[in-house]
Amino acid sequence: MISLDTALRTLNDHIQTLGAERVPLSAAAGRILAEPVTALRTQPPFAASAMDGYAVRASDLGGGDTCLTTVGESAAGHASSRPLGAGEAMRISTGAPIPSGADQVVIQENVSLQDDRIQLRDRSSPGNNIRPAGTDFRAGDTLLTQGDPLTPAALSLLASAGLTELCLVRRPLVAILSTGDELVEPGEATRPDQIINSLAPAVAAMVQNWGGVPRYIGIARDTPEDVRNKIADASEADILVTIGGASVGDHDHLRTVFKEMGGQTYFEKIATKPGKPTWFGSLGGHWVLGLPGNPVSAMVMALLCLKPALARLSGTRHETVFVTAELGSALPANGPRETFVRARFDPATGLTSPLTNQDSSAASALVAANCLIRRPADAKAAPKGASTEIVLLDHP
Ligand SMILES: Nc1nc2c(c(=O)[nH]1)N[C@H]1C(S)=C(S)[C@@H](COP(=O)(O)OP(=O)(O)OC[C@H]3O[C@@H](n4cnc5c(N)ncnc54)[C@H](O)[C@@H]3O)O[C@H]1N2
Ligand code: MOO
Repeated sequence: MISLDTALRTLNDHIQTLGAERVPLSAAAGRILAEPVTALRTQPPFAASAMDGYAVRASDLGGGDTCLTTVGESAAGHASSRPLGAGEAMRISTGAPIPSGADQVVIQENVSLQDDRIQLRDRSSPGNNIRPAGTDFRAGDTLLTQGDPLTPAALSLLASAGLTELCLVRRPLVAILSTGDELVEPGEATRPDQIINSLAPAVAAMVQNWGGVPRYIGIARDTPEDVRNKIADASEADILVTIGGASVGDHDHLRTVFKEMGGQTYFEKIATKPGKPTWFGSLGGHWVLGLPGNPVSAMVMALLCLKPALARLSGTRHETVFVTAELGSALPANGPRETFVRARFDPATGLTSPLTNQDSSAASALVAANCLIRRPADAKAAPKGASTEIVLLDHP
């Protein structure tokens, strides 16, 4: 068995970033850039007013009352071509181009209007309330680089820089394969000895949230033939995620068939609780991540291993973030596996309390949890109030 750290390093070492594709900016939200992006425009493209008021010449303002003649208007989208002469002021709106000759904007609250003249009391302050051209960025500036995610703010930046199409890393196509004779698809009739395939929708949702394209293959029944056929159905995928059949049961054909088909295994057990039977390999040019069948084990290991694997395929990195919290109740000494305890963190008190049900099949406890406490392998018993590491669960 290897540690989670070693397993994550192995995933990182084997998985390579997928190729690139051109995508319209309008469809790029949440995706990852495959190459740096350079601004095609300067923003703002002209010196612009930051306020509604009057464009003036700073040299006309003496500090006391000043009287200026108003000449025309520069409105947003309607620049004035008239230069501003000495003793003149031009009406201007926020975002409108500063007329030539002007070098200050006086806000309208500080101005009183008298016919075609304005009276104002303002200090001479060249540049006041003016955004010089290129305050945000200039044409040719590198705005974002390879591996950067396209957040809403990043999309706004690139749209203002004149980009309409981007070179993005292809979204990973993730095949999802459930295994086991006991499974029935949601909505289908169940015999008394059957349960519902509840993990396939969970893994598909995670893949979707983490930037992949889920493709559900179905349930491989407990025969070598069906397992072989279903694995073959996933050959187009970048990564195949299998659910169940990871352990040592008599009816678990998955690992044997995978090896017979030429699959290569890079690790086959991780020293974590839950999630010990998690395995990873490759077959015919795509990667295979095997999650255990127990629902909590599968979902916790998807968070800890599949999320970073998808980030790596997408050309970025995901590191699970641990924060320090205080234990709301004592924890016993830990065994030899690094353990992720389902728990509730209370932001009001800063206390994190383990939930009672720690069974790795109990999905209800994972839904009730808002964090996992990380207990290192062989950790000593920890009293209430001891500091501990937690990972917050971002249930969407
Ligand atoms: N003798 C041993 N037995 C077990 C060991 C071991 O080391 N020695 N490991 C245990 C651990 S830890 C886990 S976790 C489980 C995982 O086993 P598998 O990955 O082989 O999963 P299955 O046996 O196929 O199923 C386990 C459990 O999960 C249910 N299941 C499976 N698929 C789904 C699904 N898609 N949706 C919902 N539930 C699912 C399945 O019915 C079983 O109840 O093995 C221990 N055993
Ligand atoms: O490690 Mo298994 O994933 O506890 O039930």
